[in-house]
Amino acid sequence: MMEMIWEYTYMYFHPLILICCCSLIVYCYILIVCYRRRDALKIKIKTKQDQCRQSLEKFTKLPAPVNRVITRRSKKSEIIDLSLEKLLDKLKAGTYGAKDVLTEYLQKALEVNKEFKCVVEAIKEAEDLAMDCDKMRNSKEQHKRPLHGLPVSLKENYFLKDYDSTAGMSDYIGIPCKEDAVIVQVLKKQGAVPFVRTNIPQTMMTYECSNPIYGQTVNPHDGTKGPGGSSGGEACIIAAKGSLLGFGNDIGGSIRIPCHMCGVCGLKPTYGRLSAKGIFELMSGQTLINATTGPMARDVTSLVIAMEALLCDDMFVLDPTVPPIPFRMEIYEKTNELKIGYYIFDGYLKPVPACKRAVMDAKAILERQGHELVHFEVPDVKDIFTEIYLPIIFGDNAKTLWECLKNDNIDPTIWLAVRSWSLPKFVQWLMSWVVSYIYNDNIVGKGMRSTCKSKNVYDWWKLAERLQKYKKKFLSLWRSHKLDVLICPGFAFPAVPNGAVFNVLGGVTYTALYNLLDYPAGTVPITKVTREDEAGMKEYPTNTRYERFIKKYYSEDTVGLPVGVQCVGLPYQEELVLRVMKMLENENIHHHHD
Ligand SMILES: CCCCCC/C=C\CCCCCCCC(=O)NCCO
Repeated sequence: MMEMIWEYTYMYFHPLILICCCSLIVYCYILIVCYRRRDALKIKIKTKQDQCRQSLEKFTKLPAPVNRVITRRSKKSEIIDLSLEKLLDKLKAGTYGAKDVLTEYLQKALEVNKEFKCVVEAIKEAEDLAMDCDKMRNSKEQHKRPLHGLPVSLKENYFLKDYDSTAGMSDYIGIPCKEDAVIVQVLKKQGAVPFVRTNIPQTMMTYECSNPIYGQTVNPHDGTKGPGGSSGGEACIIAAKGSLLGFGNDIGGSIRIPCHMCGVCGLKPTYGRLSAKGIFELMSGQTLINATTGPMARDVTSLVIAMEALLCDDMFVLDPTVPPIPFRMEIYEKTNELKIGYYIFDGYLKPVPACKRAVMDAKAILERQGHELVHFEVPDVKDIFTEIYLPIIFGDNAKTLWECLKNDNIDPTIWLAVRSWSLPKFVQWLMSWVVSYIYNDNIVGKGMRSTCKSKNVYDWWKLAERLQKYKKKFLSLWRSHKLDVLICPGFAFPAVPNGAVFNVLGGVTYTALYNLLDYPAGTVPITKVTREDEAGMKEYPTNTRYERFIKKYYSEDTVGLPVGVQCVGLPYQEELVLRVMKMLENENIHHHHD
C-alpha cells in the first residue's frame, strides 16, 4: 500500500517535491547566512565597545593629581573652572603641570560621560604627551608652543594613528588609521594634548548624535533632548566642562548646530582655511560643497587662540593646499564701526520665538555698540535648499551611504531615510508626490524628490552652474548693502527631543546655506528659552509636517535651553566673524553678571 502511495506521489508530484525541497534548502541556507552575518556583526560591535570601555575604565581609578588645587568654597577643581586663556597662562608659568591638568580633565570627562555619553574612547598616548610637556617646563621649546599642555578633545572622525574612525558604521571597525589628521599633527606640535574622542551620529549626515556602536549622546542641559550634531559629542563635553577646546567638522551645520543647542561657541571657517586632510568623510567624492573643519570651545577667545595656533608654518607645510595666511589679529582687534546685515526668517521654516528673539537681542547689543544694522532679505532659500543643496549632497542618490549601511545595524534615528533610499527610485518618486499632494506638504515632498533623481554628467554640470549663479547673486546682494558681516538665527529651534530630528530636518537651511556659499560662519550663545518664548509658540503655523512637529516640540519643556546666533562673513574673513562673535559675547557676559 505504502509503496503504491509513494510511486503515485513520485510519478505525479516529483517536480513539485523537488522544487519545494530545493526552496527549503535555499531558504535555510539564506537564514543561516543571515544569522551568521548578524552574529559576526554583533561580535564585531561588542568587541569594539569593550575596547572603548576598557580605554575609559583605565582612567577611572587615576590618583588625584599631585598639585590638585581645590577651591575651598566649592570643593571643585580650580583647573576645570579656568578659561582656556587663563589655564594656558598657568601652564606657561608652571603653576600647573600638563600631567595634572590632563588628569583633572580626564576625570571630569569620564564623570560627565556617565551622564551624557559624549566620549567614545580615551586617547592612551595623552599621558606620554603630557609628560613630554612637563619635561620641557620652562625651556625655550615650551615658550614656542602656544598650546603647551592644553588637553583637547576630537570628534571621532579625526584620524588618529592606530585608531579606527568609523562615523558610527561597523564597516569601518578594525581599520586603524595610518597617521594623524593634519590638524592633530599641528595641535601636537603646538603643545596640545589630544585626550578623548567624542561621539557622532551614524554617517554624520544628520544632527542627531546616535549610532549603534557608541550609543546616544544627550544634551547636558536636558537629558530628554539631543545635543545636536553631527559634532554633538564635542559640544556636549565642552558644555559639561569635560573639555575646553574641541574640533568638529561641518557640511550642513555640524559644528554650529550642536554649539547652538548646547550653548557653546564654534567656528566653521571657509573651506580650506584649516586643513581637512585626515578627516573621515563618507562622501568625499562630492566636492561642490565641502565639509569644513573647525574649533569648538566655551568662549570666543578660545576659538581665536586655537585659530592663531593652527594657522602656522607647520599647517602650511603639512598641507600645502591651505593658503599661508596666518591669523590676522589686526582685523580681530579693530574697533571701527561695522555695517551688519540681519534676518530672522530665511523663507523656508519659521524660527521659533526664542530663536527670533536671539537675533533681535544680538541686533540691540550691536547697535548699542555703535554699529549700523540693516535688514537683509536672504534670497531664494526655499528653492536652493531642495534644488541645489540636497541634490548635491545626496548627488549619488545616497548610493554611497547605502553601500556602507546595507549590511549594518541602522540607527533608529536615520532608519526611515536610509530604508527609503533603498527602495526603487520610482517608488521614492511616487512617495514624494503622495507627501506633496495627499499630505499637502511640498516642503517634505520636494525634499524627497530632490534626492531620488538620477543625474548624469550634464545634470551635474548644470547643478554646479546653478550653484555658481546663486553664489554670484548672493554676493552682489551683500555688496549692494555694503555689508561687513551678517547675523541670523543659530538654527530654527533649540535642542530637539531625543530620536525626533527626522521630524524636523528642514531646520538645517539656517546653517546649510553657508556651506553652500562657503562663507565662514560662527555660532555664539546669546540667550535661553523663556516662558514668554514658549507662550509665543501659540502663533506658530501648522501648515506642514515640519511645522506641526516644531509646534509640538517647542510649546512646552523647553525653558532654559540655550539659543545662539550665527555671525557670517565673506570667504576668508574668519577674523572679522570672530570679532563680531566676541562683541556679542562680551556684552552678554556683562549683562548676565549685572
Ligand atoms: C543618513 C541620514 C540622512 C537624513 C536625511 C537628510 C536630509 C536632509 C538634511 C541634510 C542634513 C545635513 C546635515 C549635515 C551634517 C553635517 O554637517 N555633517 C558633517 C559631515 O561630515
